[in-house]
Amino acid sequence: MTDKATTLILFGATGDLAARMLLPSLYGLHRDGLLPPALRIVATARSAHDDASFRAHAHEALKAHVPDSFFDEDASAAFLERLSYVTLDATDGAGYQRLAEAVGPSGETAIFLSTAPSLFKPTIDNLKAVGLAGGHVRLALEKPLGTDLASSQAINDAVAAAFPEERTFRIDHYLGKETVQNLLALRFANLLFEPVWSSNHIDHVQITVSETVGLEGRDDYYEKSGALRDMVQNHMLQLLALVAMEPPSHFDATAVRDEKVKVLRSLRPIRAEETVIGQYGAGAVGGQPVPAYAEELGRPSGIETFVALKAHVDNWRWAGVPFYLRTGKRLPARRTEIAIQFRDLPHSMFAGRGANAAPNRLIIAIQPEENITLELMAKQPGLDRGGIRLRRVELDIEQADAFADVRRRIAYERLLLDLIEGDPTLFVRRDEVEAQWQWIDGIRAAWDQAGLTPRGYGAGSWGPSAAIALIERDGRSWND
Ligand SMILES: NC(=O)C1=CN([C@@H]2O[C@H](COP(=O)(O)OP(=O)(O)OC[C@H]3O[C@@H](n4cnc5c(N)ncnc54)[C@H](OP(=O)(O)O)[C@@H]3O)[C@@H](O)[C@H]2O)C=CC1
Ligand SMILES: O=C1O[C@H](COP(=O)(O)O)[C@@H](O)[C@H](O)[C@H]1O
Repeated sequence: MTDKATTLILFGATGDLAARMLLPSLYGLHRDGLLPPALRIVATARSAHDDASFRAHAHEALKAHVPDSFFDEDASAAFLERLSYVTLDATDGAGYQRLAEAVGPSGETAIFLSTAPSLFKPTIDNLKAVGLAGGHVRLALEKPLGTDLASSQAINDAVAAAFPEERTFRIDHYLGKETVQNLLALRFANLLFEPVWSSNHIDHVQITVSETVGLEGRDDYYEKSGALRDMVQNHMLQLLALVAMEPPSHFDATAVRDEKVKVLRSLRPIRAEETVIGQYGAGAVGGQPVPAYAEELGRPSGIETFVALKAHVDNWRWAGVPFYLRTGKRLPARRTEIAIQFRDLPHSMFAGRGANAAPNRLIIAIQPEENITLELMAKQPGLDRGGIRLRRVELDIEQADAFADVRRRIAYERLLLDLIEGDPTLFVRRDEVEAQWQWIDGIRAAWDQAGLTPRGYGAGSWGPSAAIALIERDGRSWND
């Protein structure tokens, strides 16, 4: 851990991410007294603003995106006092001297690049030229960090030329989500789970990230990305790594990331037939008719908006345990969850007495609800002559009830605070991101070789029927 930052420079400060997530998160941290009192935020983009007009813009963003119950004009006014603005084209060295002057003789500085990755290299070169790199500066980068291993390495090389790895903070906003961190607590703050956390007791794992939204106007980005690169390469592989990793010796950046990268490097190269891809057609989501992807885009497309796959972690702990991953847009519900399915009982003493015991299941719901549920078998109350009746009961760790007084935070609050305080534990290290890309590149190469193209699915369905067949031919089913 390094010293707390005294200045945060926010590139892309006029963009969508800044308005919806970053400024509201910084406001939330300010309101809760978590920002260093002296922290100044220097915002920058090409749009012409002075400090006053940018503060007015930020004020509008807060009013639009901070929940009413948490928005407070006094706190907002005090927060806006921290902001200043420098107009600058990231590709043009001319503006950077003004940026350096606005920052002044700073102590620790944190820089957040909320801009397109094509701007990363020129930005970094220009920052370096005016002394805004080096030992007192740390750099956070938004996704996408490349579109394949080679482009990711090029970004990482450009970053490494000015910022050492321990000062590079690659964002995966899923790592800022409360229940994702709670997964670490569940696994490593309890004795109960570790002895059964392996192929000896676990039959399979499912990770689902289903979205109801469609293209959302991100045409250029999504057409170059698709579901595999947009969601599996980063968020879903991080979730998989947290489920599958060995217990780290400490909750610190090196120990946690060392364990995650071992999992990512143990992923077995996948065959095309272990994957299903789809693209949504017209349909209805939440009772509302929605157009097909190609119609939203305005032209035909070969990109996948859905992917389901069966992955394997080739190590001793997980031998023979499939990890089924599925994500897609325009599915029936917004739901992110991890389901750990335990094995059948080796022998049920109740079987001959008319009762069936279903295998235990642990459901880690990340959103929209945040809770962890352990499904157990219990006796159904009553006098069952000559037998016993069993029923499935749920042991709930209801985050919402147990911590009703704790505000649910935007994932970026955790990440921005860690950036400002210099703790990289919840950020993605270079070797992780490159291991992720290497595996994803292998899948795309397998698709190309097999000539795989997306199957159609109706918006509002759970994807192509082949995705159901993918798991059902193994005698299992998706947890819908
Ligand atoms: N929005 C989201 O929910 C998410 C976004 N991301 C990623 O975060 C990054 C930012 O996304 P988002 O905010 O949506 O994008 P926007 O297009 O809304 O904003 C881009 C920002 O970059 C600025 N910018 C563009 N070109 C230049 C330039 N040459 N010099 C200086 N500033 C420039 C823009 O301001 P101006 O035009 O005034 O220069 C604007 O502030 C992207 O890489 C995106 O993929 C990742 C996850 C989610
Ligand atoms: O990174 C991305 O994530 C969002 C989903 O994030 P969530 O926090 O709402 O689950 C996804 O919609 C987007 O396509 C992707 O780029």
